[in-house]
Amino acid sequence: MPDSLYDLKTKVDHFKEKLENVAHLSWLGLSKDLSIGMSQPFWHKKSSPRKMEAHHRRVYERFMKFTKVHVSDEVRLELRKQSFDNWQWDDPEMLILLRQMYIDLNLISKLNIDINVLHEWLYEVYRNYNVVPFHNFKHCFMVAQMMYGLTWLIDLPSKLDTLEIFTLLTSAICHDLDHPGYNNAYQINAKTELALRYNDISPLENHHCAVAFDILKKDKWNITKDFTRDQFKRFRDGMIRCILATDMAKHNEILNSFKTIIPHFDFNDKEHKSVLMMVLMKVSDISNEARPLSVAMPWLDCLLTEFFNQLMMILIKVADISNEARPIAVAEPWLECLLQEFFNQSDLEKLEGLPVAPFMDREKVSKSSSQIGFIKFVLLPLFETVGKLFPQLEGAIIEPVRDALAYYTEMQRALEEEKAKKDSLSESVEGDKNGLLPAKANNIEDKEQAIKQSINHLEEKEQTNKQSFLGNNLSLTHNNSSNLRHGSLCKLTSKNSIEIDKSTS
Ligand SMILES: Nc1nc2c(ncn2[C@@H]2O[C@@H]3COP(=O)(O)O[C@H]3[C@H]2O)c(=O)[nH]1
Ligand SMILES: [Zn+2]
Repeated sequence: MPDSLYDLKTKVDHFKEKLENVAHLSWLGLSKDLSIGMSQPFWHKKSSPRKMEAHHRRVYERFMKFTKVHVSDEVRLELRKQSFDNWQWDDPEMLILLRQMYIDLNLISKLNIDINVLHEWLYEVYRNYNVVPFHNFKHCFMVAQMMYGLTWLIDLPSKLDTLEIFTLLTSAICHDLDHPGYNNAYQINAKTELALRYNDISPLENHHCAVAFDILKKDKWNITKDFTRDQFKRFRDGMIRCILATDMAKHNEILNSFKTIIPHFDFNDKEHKSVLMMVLMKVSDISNEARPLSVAMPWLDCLLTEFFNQLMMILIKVADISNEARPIAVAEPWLECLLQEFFNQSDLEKLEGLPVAPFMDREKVSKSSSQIGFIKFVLLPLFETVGKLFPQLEGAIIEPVRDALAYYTEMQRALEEEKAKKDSLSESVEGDKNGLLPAKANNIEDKEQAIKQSINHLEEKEQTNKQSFLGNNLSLTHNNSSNLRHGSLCKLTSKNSIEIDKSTS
């Protein structure tokens, strides 16, 4: 290649790389292109908002490099906590942490998974998450991390078999694959190809699950390739059930059904011998092969299977919407991402003349109003129900959510107070307009002058109010957060502590 051509090519590559590096700015709303993915289906390769290949390659290379280093005990322990801070880790590091979850739960050894296939599969999953504000790879990581933390907290390995634990973790990782950043309501109202394909029935969740199994079709990504036919069937049924359960349209149905089944399964009641016996019989079935129980007592096996199926669905739901159980420094950026995605959708719906949900409308929603309703009516009822079965959840995720509710209630009160002040100031100006100016302002110039003074006064007041509200917010975030929100954020001593222990590298 001639030198001049080579120079030109290098410049173009350099420019391309620069462009890729600022792609994330669209997350912050700094650049907005509503046409992205709209003229063609979003899953079409060319119009997909996925990160570009060069960036992917760099992630792949770093991920592969990290697979040769040892994840320190400090990080492995941190990874089990509900306070885990994803914002400290980049994508290749998160891939390594996902890999570590499979290792530490003994899934690799017990299910005979080829570790190299696991690497390739994880990377392919990563590539199939889109660059959208909320439903992206980091969200997939956080849901998987919460599921992993819960697995240790409620000691799932003593209740579920290995294949079920594998199914739960894998479902969490795959549950939002190829999410376009526009929800089911949009898909249905806009009559997208997804809504048409799935007849308006959970179009997104059906799609996430279909993409997951599409990835598993290829040998090099098939982490289930050594499963028996029965194992694969149980895994597939479980994945479909778990991923479809994340459709919030099914929330009440799933929660109510779970509530009716709970009284029969009390893990805390030591006298509840029948359940303990059933659980013991079930987990003795480590090999995931034919169950002795199903031969001895088929009806009991059915009952138990139904219960554990429902438990798995509830657990993935808990993990999916658990951001508010995290420390504020972790949770608040997630809320901003979610609202950004909501606003992107409602902006587009307004543009296309489609119905707009009030909770997504930037004119109608605030951080506090959004969270108060969500926590009161969705999060707490779900968490408290599961808490009845597993009291360990109280301190770990229920209490933090109650703190979050107090935090947002306080934020809402401050907002309303400011609004009331503003309204009363506006009223005084309105009064003037209605001829209630001081008696001396009886000619036109005097009246104009008085109105101008009132407006100046109002503007000054508004400025002070704005500052005090910002101050309020800041103090809520920085000072009161430790009172209102649970436990301080556990920062790792070294961000890259993946590399802390390189003894085996
Ligand atoms: N308001 C609010 N909604 C949430 C929060 N976390 C999850 N959700 C909603 O719960 C939904 C769960 O399913 P989706 O991922 O489709 O979309 C999610 C959001 O719409 C939260 O912290 N606040
Ligand atoms: Zn999700």
